Amino acid sequence: MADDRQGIFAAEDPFALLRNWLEEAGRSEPNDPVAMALATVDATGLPNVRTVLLKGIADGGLTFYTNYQSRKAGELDNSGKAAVLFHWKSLRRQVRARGTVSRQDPAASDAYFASRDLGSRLGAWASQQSRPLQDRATLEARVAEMAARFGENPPRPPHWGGYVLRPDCLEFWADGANRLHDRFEWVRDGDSWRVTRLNP
Ligand SMILES: Cc1cc2nc3c(=O)[nH]c(=O)nc-3n(C[C@H](O)[C@H](O)[C@H](O)COP(=O)(O)O)c2cc1C
Ligand SMILES: Cc1ncc(COP(=O)(O)O)c(CN)c1O
Repeated sequence: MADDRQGIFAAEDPFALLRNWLEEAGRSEPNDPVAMALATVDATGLPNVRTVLLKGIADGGLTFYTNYQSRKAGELDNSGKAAVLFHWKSLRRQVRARGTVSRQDPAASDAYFASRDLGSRLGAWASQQSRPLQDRATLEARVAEMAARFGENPPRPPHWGGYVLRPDCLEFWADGANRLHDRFEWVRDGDSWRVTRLNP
């Protein structure tokens, strides 16, 4: 098969390629170039999707942070599987990745939590993400309570931390004329990757 994977699709591995595309998106997207739709399934197999921010790419994994008691956390912990999707409208490109997911090593979550601004650290303590909330004032009172309790140095809450998605399949898509888009799928094959061009 002729290898016609060139230009914006050229890379040694899919994570290098994703980094290149994220860098370009960082220059052209008005907001949140690292935002990705995170898809999970519930216990009945019904899908769910919401946006999270990609915070790291390392050792074959994509890292994001959330509340471990949220709806998504229940679905992630239960199934151990997830998919993510980036769509950069400014670039007319899309990347998707799917694979297994697990909680991040606690020390790494501690380090990331410590890098967040104080308001966001207190917010992580205050928010019972995905559970019903009486009103905005109740949330603000909880933030004030946490500020009084922890002052300037809140530790990472036990209910908050990272997940690492380890994709075994990623697809890179770029817009083409007449809907004849370019698509390349990377599938993990032991220690390497098999790349296949797909029809648009
Ligand atoms: C641009 C954007 C980025 C977001 N990033 C995060 C994130 O990194 N972590 C997070 O927990 N929620 C994030 N959210 C909120 C989630 O989309 C979602 O509302 C929340 O996590 C609750 O989801 P769940 O009930 O499925 O657990 C973000 C929302 C938007 C629109
Ligand atoms: C609820 C929530 N938690 C975590 C994050 C992750 O980003 P950050 O650490 O930059 O706040 C976001 C980003 N929008 C968020 O909305």
